[in-house]
Amino acid sequence: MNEQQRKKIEELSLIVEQESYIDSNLYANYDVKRGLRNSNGTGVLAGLSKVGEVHGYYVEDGDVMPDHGKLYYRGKNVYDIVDGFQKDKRFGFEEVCYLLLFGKLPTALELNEFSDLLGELRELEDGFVRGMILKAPSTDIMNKLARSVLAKYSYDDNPDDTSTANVIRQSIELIAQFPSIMAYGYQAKSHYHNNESLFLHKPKRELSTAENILTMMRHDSDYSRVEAEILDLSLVLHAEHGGGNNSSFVTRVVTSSGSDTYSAIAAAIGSLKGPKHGGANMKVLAMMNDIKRNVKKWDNKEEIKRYLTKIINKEAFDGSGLIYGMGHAIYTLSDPRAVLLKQKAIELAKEKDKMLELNLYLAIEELTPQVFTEVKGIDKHIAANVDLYSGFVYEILNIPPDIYTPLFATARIPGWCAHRIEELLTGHRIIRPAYKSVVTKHKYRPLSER
Ligand SMILES: CC(=O)SCCNC(=O)CCNC(=O)[C@H](O)C(C)(C)COP(=O)(O)OP(=O)(O)OC[C@H]1O[C@@H](n2cnc3c(N)ncnc32)[C@H](O)[C@@H]1OP(=O)(O)O
Ligand SMILES: O=C([O-])CC(=O)C(=O)O
Repeated sequence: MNEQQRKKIEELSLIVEQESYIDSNLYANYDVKRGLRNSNGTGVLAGLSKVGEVHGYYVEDGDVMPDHGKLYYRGKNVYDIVDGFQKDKRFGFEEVCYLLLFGKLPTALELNEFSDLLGELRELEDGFVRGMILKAPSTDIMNKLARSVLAKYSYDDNPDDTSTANVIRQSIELIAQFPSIMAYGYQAKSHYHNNESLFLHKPKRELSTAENILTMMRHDSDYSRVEAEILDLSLVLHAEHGGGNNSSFVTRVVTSSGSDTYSAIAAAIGSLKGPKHGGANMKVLAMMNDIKRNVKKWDNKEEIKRYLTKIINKEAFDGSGLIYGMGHAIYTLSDPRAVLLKQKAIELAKEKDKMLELNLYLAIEELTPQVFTEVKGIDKHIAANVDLYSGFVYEILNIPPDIYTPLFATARIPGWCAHRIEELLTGHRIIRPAYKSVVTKHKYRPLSER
């Protein structure tokens, strides 16, 4: 685009902004549930689900009472699920995929068969890597994931069939292949955009999802059992979050129109990329780097507080006013996933001598609620969410920041697919809320009279 075209676009965008103005008082006048939230901040009830449950507060006489967060997959507390596979010293992600898709915990035989099936399906179709991944490398791996998912439509000889058997088949294939798509998308970016050597390691049937990711991401394919276990834990914790989170709801919205699996999952990936949703884990890293540059004494809480105040006042970092990794639409006192990841972060920081850095994260978690209340003057509970500590953990595992959000997407595929299937089997209505028109009506004027 040349300078003249750029100027024209600027002029046009001013027109768009002027014409898009809507007085914010009108939202209250028409009782609009902005963001699909009720006036007390709780979500508008949009559906019923047996997939996941997120608990963050109680409602008493219409008032929201804060509580510690709890997360359930198919009615099972995530803490118990984690405890179960950790006690057995086995990986948990495959078990969680089974649980989310089929609604019950697998027996040992069922789990073995399911893990074997994932192993058999991991390799991408002939020509997919060359034709779809390497051909148009993207600087953004989420964009690559979305495009690859859409491209899978062309490799499926029955893409539009929404029968349960067909959608389950597509779901299992996506779960199995996502680690490869992510790893190859990353390798293509490193090679074509960062001028590094190109490594394309094949997935290994006998390995778990977490092990496959590490083996395909690393040039030497080397990883330790502890590293794979930590990554597996993170995958488990990101796998599902109820029907109302932005990307699962998007999955349900697209599904409700009768569209195909690839279109629904590509839309969900687009949603997850947003910095207020899954993209927050990459934003946390950028924000932490900014804080580390601008706060001289990382152990000086007053100095940290001053900088956080600047961020919330939109005077520092990205100007959004957000402290990423903090706050949640449902959780108030704590996010159970952040609690577990924080534990891991503390263990790793001690082991790898990174306590100074970890203490900065801990200070941000402690100070943000105070700063938030001081600046905003509103009584809203704001705690660390899943994205605050995940990046810190990945950094210690030497996982490149480019795939922080793609890892989230890889983990969330089973959750999205379970919601898609549930929507297909139980929704039976196209999701179609209402928008009140607030534009003044004018007669159409012929071009010659304008
Ligand atoms: C996997 C996940 O999706 S977890 C969430 C990841 N996202 C982040 O970490 C980004 C930072 N956090 C946020 O943006 C928010 O907390 C959200 C989007 C996660 C949830 O927001 P909600 O609880 O719905 O809060 P809501 O949007 O009603 O915000 C109320 C006010 O608090 C502010 N607020 C909420 N969280 C934060 C935060 N972390 N930092 C600064 N201000 C915040 C909002 O900007 C808003 O201010 P305003 O009224 O002046 O516009
Ligand atoms: O529930 C939400 O709004 C966002 C979230 O934490 C998730 O999807 O994991």
